[in-house]
Amino acid sequence: MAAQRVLIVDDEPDIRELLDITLSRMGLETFSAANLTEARNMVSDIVPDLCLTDMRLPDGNGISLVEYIQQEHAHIPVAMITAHGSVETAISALKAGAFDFISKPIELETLRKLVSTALQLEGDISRLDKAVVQDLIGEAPAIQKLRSQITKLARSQAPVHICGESGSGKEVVARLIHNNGPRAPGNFIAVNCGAIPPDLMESELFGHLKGSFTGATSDKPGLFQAAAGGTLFLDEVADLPLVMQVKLLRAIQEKAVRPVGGSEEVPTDVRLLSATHKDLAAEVEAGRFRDDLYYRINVIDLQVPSLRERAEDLPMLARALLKRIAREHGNEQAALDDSAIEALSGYSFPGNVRELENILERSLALADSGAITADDLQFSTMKPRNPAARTRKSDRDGASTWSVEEAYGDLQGYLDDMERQILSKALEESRWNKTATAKLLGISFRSLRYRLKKLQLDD
Ligand SMILES: Nc1ncnc2c1ncn2[C@@H]1O[C@H](COP(=O)(O)OP(=O)(O)OP(=O)(O)O)[C@@H](O)[C@H]1O
Repeated sequence: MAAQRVLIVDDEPDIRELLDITLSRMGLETFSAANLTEARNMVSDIVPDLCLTDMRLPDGNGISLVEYIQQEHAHIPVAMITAHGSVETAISALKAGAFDFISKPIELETLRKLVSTALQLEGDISRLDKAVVQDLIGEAPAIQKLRSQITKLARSQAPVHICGESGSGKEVVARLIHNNGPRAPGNFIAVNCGAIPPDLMESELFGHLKGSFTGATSDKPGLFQAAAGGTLFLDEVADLPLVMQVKLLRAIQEKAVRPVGGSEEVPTDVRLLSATHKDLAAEVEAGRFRDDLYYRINVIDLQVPSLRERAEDLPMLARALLKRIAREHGNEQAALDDSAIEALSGYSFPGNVRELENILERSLALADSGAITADDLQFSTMKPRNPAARTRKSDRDGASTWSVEEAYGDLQGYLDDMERQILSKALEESRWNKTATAKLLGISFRSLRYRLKKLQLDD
């Protein structure tokens, strides 16, 4: 097999030589260019398998080369060589499409790792596309765009922030980025930041040493260590308390964590993905999320559309999900009839795809043999599509609409009563799983716990 080709772009002959020697020893064929113009010509002539470029070049900057390659030869991975500590340059390079960066002085071990990672990426892109199509069902333009972004971002090491409503598929997207990238052999560790009690959070994330607090009976590695070589997915990252945000920022900056009770930092090698259903920029604005951390985790942001925004996908999605659910129950025959598809199409799905899955699962259990009908969906007990109509209330004292007067004299009692009903229904729908209930309601686990306690609904 012909050796893979690497194009080195740097105006300093010493660096070119160092890279040349190191990469040749890895069995690679190297080419070098000393400026942008030469580099652009060589990219077209030799079509390398990888390009390493310096940031500052005599006739322009390396980012424009990244952009050029993105435009003309999007399959060629580019890594940027940056000055030591210049975070901003590294972030701009990642935003422009570089898959990774390496800072000067170049550590040869890091360089070798980066290069082998990049070259592993060379593969059958259509195979990746196929996986992404299977797991991320939908043909709406927003989903097609998301799919091509995932394929591209899978090979990058850039931190990606995924936003979208609860249940819309943010974790599916994160897994696809991991599974289709060079870290796929490593672990994908997902953590719901809203579900970890604040006093345990540091030890969960960074680990602890034996004896560091009551109950720490042995050393325990944290989630950062568990994700080493793989991906750490911080779900509901907006729920991280401010003190933890500072610690997370430090871990990202130093690429190292200090276990609770430890005196030394341990290096970590994780790719960070994060998600929230909140508007993170607004959280920064409101002072609830640190802007320096926001800047670090939001290098690339991905938007997952709500199911309402891609209503055209509903029939296809419903059929595919039903097939998946039915297969898990050993049923190969399940189907939805036209009345069911019509009823589903008229519903707003505040809980998005997860809610659709729940409805299908329940209907499958209720349906007699034969196709699932609109009746089996039991929409009469659920919220209607029209958002204005959502304020209607059907089961308090038999009243079928909101009655402002009922709240007179005891607004709080009235609101508590409503909240109690909402929580009870959500708990029931989530089979009393509190994490799932919090997700369904779009609130953090902590907030749910607080509300259950306040309304004396906790057990
Ligand atoms: N496009 C899709 N195709 C197939 N299944 C999907 C799709 N989007 C979501 N799902 C399914 O819907 C469920 C919810 O998805 P996921 O957990 O990724 O949502 P989320 O946005 O991370 O939710 P949350 O905000 O509550 O954490 C999962 O079972 C997932 O498999």
